Amino acid sequence: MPEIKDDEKVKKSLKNLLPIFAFVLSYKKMLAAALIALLFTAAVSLSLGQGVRLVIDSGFVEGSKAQLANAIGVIIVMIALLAIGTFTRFYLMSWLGERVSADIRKKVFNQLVSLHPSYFEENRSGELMSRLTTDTTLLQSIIGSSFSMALRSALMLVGGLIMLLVTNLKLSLIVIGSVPVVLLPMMFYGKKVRTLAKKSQDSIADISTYAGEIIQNIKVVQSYTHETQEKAAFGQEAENAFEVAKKRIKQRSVLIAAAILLSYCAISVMLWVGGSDVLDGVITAGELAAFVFYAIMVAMSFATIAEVYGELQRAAGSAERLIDLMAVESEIRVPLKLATMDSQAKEVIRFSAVSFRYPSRPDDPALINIDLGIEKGKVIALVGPSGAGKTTLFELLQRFYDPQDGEIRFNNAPLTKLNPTDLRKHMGVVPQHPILFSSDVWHNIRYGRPEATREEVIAAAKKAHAHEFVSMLPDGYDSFLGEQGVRLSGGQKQRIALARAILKDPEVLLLDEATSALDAESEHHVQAALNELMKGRTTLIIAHRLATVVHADQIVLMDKGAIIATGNHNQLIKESALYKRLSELQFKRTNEAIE
Ligand SMILES: Nc1ncnc2c1ncn2[C@@H]1O[C@H](COP(=O)(O)OP(=O)(O)OP(=O)(O)O)[C@@H](O)[C@H]1O
Repeated sequence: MPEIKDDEKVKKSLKNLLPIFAFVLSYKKMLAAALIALLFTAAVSLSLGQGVRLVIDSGFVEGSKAQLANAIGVIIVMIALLAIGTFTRFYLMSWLGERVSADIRKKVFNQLVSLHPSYFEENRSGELMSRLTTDTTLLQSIIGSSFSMALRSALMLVGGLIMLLVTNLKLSLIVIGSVPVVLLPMMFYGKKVRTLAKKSQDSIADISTYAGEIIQNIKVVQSYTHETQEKAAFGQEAENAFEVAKKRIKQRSVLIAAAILLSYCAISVMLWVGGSDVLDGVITAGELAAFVFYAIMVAMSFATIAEVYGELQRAAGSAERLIDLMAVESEIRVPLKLATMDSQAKEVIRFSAVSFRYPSRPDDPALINIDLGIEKGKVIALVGPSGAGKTTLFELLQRFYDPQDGEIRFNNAPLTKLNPTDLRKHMGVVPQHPILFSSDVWHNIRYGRPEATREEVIAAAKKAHAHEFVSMLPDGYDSFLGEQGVRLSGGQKQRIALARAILKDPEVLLLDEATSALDAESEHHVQAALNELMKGRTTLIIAHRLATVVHADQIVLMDKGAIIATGNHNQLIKESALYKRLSELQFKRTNEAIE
């Protein structure tokens, strides 16, 4: 029974390619032209056999040079037609492959950037990247070449078989009888080779993963002086890959030798029988030559289909993964009927009895029964030990997650009744570790408002106290930041992030203060930039510094997901033992500096 199961699986998996053809159908004219070219080249290839017959029968056998020249002329015309047809088919099919894979890539990327963040916690980014690159590339080669190869070979196979039967029935039966003798052992061996090829690919992938990790963490490797161990471990991986490859090339060599031996034996038998018939005058030499031509064509088509079939199966796997990914719906839904925000609302933000558990940790509440109202223009400092839920509060406010209980309102509109994109336009976030993209300063600051003019970018940079150091960079605002670019200090990165937020000019500012100590000058600049940004703006700060806390209108003390006290600094020092302890520990450094 297992074979049947396998068969079912294969049938089912090839079906997965169908949705991909829906993408191809967007280009009906191109597809039709490609198919016409395909039919045309198959027909010309098939009639070449008749050309061969003509050359031999009219040229050689009749001994006429003029006839030979004529026959060769016919062949040249056919070959020219074949070349034109092949050019058209190859160009159009490859064009379709590239076009459709670009469309799929775009669709998958568009889907990815709009998915809810928890999707990315459940799915590793490496895997998603490979869907975007490897899977789409495989589909591109399927549509662009394998599919057309399969179609062409199928046409040639059927056409070739018909021509064989028409040309000579007896010889055809010999050929058809010898096909299983030649192909069965090859298919059996071919399967083994394919399994080993997959193993070989996997071990190469292991090697590159290993090398990638080491290169990425080279400083850790070197500072722990682990070079020797890493070299040995990598060497071992490389040797393993070689061992697998050795087995594979041995099997492949046997396969090639067997293919040559068996197919030439079959051809010899055919030539022997056919040659005898020519000698007996039953068939002409041209017929025999045409026959051999068709026999080779049929064999090659069969081999191509067998090879391409494996590829189609692999592509079906890719298609399934891509279609699954495109079908994922964001858990953060845009409601059909949107609520309208009331810009006059006294409270910009209101949490009412909000409780939340992260989807990946359903038994562990991250926020418990949060009630909090934030009035327009006020500065609210969130403080509390690590893991208290401060960042989670920011995430819910931006509607990266929806709480399981309670309700959050923004300008009096429930968050679940707002389009997250509209909501987020009202907020500016400055994270603790600012994210810079590997692009220039312009792009990085303009991330806050892409349509901003150069003057506006520079004005924002000035307000963020970033202009001075940016102007000193080797290429000024054109300097590349981020992964491959100029290295910026923590304080400088913060100021770029602040400039970005200043440019966005949001209604509400969500600020996660940097915990790492900045030097006095950097601290001064960042603080000045912050003051600029917070001016007259509703601000929520995850506070780590005393200066921030004492200037806040209200301090919200959180612990283990709950709000345990609110008030100003002096009130909380008196009323909350936790706050007193925290301020002694957390703000000690700045405390000492202020005192
Ligand atoms: N994406 C996530 N998935 C599951 N649990 C999470 C996730 N993010 C945070 N948590 C958990 O939720 C709780 C609250 O975390 P949160 O990041 O809000 O704390 P925090 O007060 O901001 O802490 P810190 O000051 O250290 O940043 C913690 O127990 C944390 O482990």
